[in-house]
Order: sequence, then structure tokens, then C-alpha cells
Amino acid sequence: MHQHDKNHRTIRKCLSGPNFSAQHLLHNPQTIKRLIETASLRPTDTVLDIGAGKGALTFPIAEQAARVLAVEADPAFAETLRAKAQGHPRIAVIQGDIREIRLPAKPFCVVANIPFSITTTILDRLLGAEGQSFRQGALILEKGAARRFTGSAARDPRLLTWRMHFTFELRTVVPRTHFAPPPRVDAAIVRIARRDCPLVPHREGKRFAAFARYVLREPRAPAADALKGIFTPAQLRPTLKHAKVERDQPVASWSPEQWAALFLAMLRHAASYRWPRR
Ligand SMILES: C[S@@+](CC[C@H](N)C(=O)[O-])C[C@H]1O[C@@H](n2cnc3c(N)ncnc32)[C@H](O)[C@@H]1O
Repeated sequence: MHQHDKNHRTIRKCLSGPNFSAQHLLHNPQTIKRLIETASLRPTDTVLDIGAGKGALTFPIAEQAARVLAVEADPAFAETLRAKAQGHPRIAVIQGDIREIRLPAKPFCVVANIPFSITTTILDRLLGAEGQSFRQGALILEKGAARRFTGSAARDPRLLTWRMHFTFELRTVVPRTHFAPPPRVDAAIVRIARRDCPLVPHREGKRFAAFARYVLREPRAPAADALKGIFTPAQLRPTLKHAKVERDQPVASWSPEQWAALFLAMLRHAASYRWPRR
């Protein structure tokens, strides 16, 4: 390999490697208790502790679950945690990057105070096409991100696609002083749970994402305008009525159930050449 290519690869690896500047360790016992309670663990559960640090969550989780997989990228923290976990048969410490390690194939839960800088990447792994085994969990997110993920307005097609399969609930705000060192902003506990019945079938995930991207081009557009490229005028009136969406209701205000009803109506009634493709 040319020297130039080698250097380039090394630089790229450094830029995309784990970021240890955000090691905000939880030290408030009430918040730790609240986070774990929010996950409603069962004694048979396997739990992923993402970014386990020195184990502030790992050990209390192990008291309530069958198995804890503590993933930590920082070799020094992982070493400390491995030493502390000796003699705890329910805890497995995995030193590695959560973006790269293989997720459990069997159903699992998550309880984690994640590195905020890779929130979307982590959620995409848990909730996206690959995340068939994630059941439910409680995560600490940056407060702004928590509001975005749990708010009623949906402007992000990816988040909307996740909402077809999962519910998101902001449970409580966590003051920044509950971490050491404190982050710049407050955080929040968010509960995420897989819906018993997904609003759209899994196999339609890509098609739904294309529909959401197309319709969300103009989040403030009235429903009738946003959908006129997909449904004929004769189809549109009964479709909106069935989905309980007003003609002038802005796209960004539709509920997950309304999105699902409109998408399923598209599959059933609209000519397939009019379905958004990408
Ligand atoms: C906010 S701290 C939480 C630590 C611990 N769970 C606690 O609550 O005290 C996030 C942790 O994630 C680790 N981390 C950062 N990037 C990571 C990655 N890509 N994969 C796994 N762990 C990562 C950091 O080293 C840090 O220990």
C-alpha cells in the first residue's frame, strides 16, 4: 500500500474513532434508581449497558436482570470495570465500540447513559432495520435530543420510521449536576419500547421511509397539498377521512397513527407508479 493511502486511513480512523471527551459519569443515586426503574426489567432479561464507564449502572442492573453486557470503548475504563466485575457471573465486559460490536441476536433491553455525541448512530443501531432484537429500555439523552425524539411534531423521516415500531416517552429531566464532570446542558431519561403491534409491517420499512421523506419535504404543507402527487382527488377525500386527517392539517402535526393510516391507504389505493421511491 502507498504511504499516502496508509496515512489517509490512519487519519480517517482517528476522526471516526470513539470520543472519550464526553465521559460524564453518573453519581446521583436517585437518578440511577429512576433510570433502572424506568426500564421495568424482568429477572430473565439480558441488558446492554452502552458506554458502561466504571459501572455506575452495570452493578445495580445486575441485581435485577439475568445478564448484563457492559460495552465500553475506553480500554482503561474497561480494564477497571473488568477487575470490579470479577466474581459477578452475570456481568460480561466487552471492550469495544458500540458502533461496531455485534448486537445480541436474542431479545434484549438497554439501560444506558450513552455518549451524547453518537446518540443518533446508537438509536439507529437499536431501532433501525438491524435492530430486530431490541425490546425496550431506558436511556439518558441530552435534554434537547430527548425533546426532539419524544415531541409530537415529527420532521425527521428516520424518527418517524422508528415511531412505526417503537414508542418514545420523556420520563424526567436530569440536572447536569448529577454527572461528573457535568455536561454543558441538562439531560433526560427517555423510555423506548417496541410496540406490541407495529403500525406498519417490517417488510415495508424502506417504502415507508421513502413515503415519509417525500411527504416531509414541506413539513408545514397542508395535508391535501402534500399528498396530491400520490392520490387522485377522488382517492384523497375518503383517504383523509379514514385517517382522521383534516385537509389543511400541516404534515408535521400528524400523529404516528395518522402517518400509518395514510401510508397503508397509499399501498391499497394509489397507483404504484405514484409511490415515492427514495
Ligand atoms: C456518559 S459516559 C457514561 C458512563 C457510565 N455509564 C455512567 O453512567 O457513569 C459514556 C461512556 O461511553 C464511553 N464511550 C464513548 N464512545 C463509545 C463508543 N463508541 N462505544 C462504547 N463506549 C463509548 C465513554 O468512554 C464513557 O465511559
